[in-house]
Amino acid sequence: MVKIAPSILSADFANLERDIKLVEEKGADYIHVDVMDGQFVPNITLGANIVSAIRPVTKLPLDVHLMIVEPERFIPDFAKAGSDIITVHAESTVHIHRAMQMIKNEGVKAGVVINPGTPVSVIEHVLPLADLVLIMTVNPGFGGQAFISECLEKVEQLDELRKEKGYTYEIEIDGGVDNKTAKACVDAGADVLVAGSYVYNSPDVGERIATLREVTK
Ligand SMILES: O=C(CO)[C@H](O)[C@H](O)COP(=O)(O)O
Ligand SMILES: [Co+2]
Repeated sequence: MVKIAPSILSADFANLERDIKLVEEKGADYIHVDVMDGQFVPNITLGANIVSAIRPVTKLPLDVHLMIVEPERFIPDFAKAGSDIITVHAESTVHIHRAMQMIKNEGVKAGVVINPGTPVSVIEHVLPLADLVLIMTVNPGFGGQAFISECLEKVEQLDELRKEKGYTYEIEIDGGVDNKTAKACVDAGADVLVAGSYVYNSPDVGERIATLREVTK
């Protein structure tokens, strides 16, 4: 069954505890945390202090998506804050392999992510290190953008590669996931769907999570 990772980017930041507990009760699998620095992407969100603050409010794994320049500078902080998975953009550092080694050395699961314009070949040599590969289906920076379906070809490639080479990473999709796009993601080979605005911009968050499960059955 597909895993659902609601993104708190679309939660009410004045009521983060309430909104995290709500999706946990309604069957979410991960809590997706979008960290933006105003440089790698044109938006600023939150830092390791917020990850520390939300750590005690949920038992769910914290899936921390770093959209920051030179993430190596902050990996120890996000690990100590209680992240379970830390995902770094191949485009954000010239040392993606080192960044992933740093994450693993902290005892945290290491993810690698690529933007819509970046091919799978760029991350080919770090796939043996990856616990998770995240495919962006929007240009990162904001919630509520339209799904870029051409990116699904990369999900198929990653699914093929793990079958061929015996890699163990989960494939996660982030951006524009809703009741209309979720099925194609799972059909392409995705294991985890991030959904921000679709889940949180509704008075019935439980219904949204249930619908994502229903359409991907
Ligand atoms: O990383 C992100 C944006 O950079 C978010 O996780 C993503 O956009 C989720 O929001 P939505 O589901 O509304 O597209
Ligand atoms: Co994200």
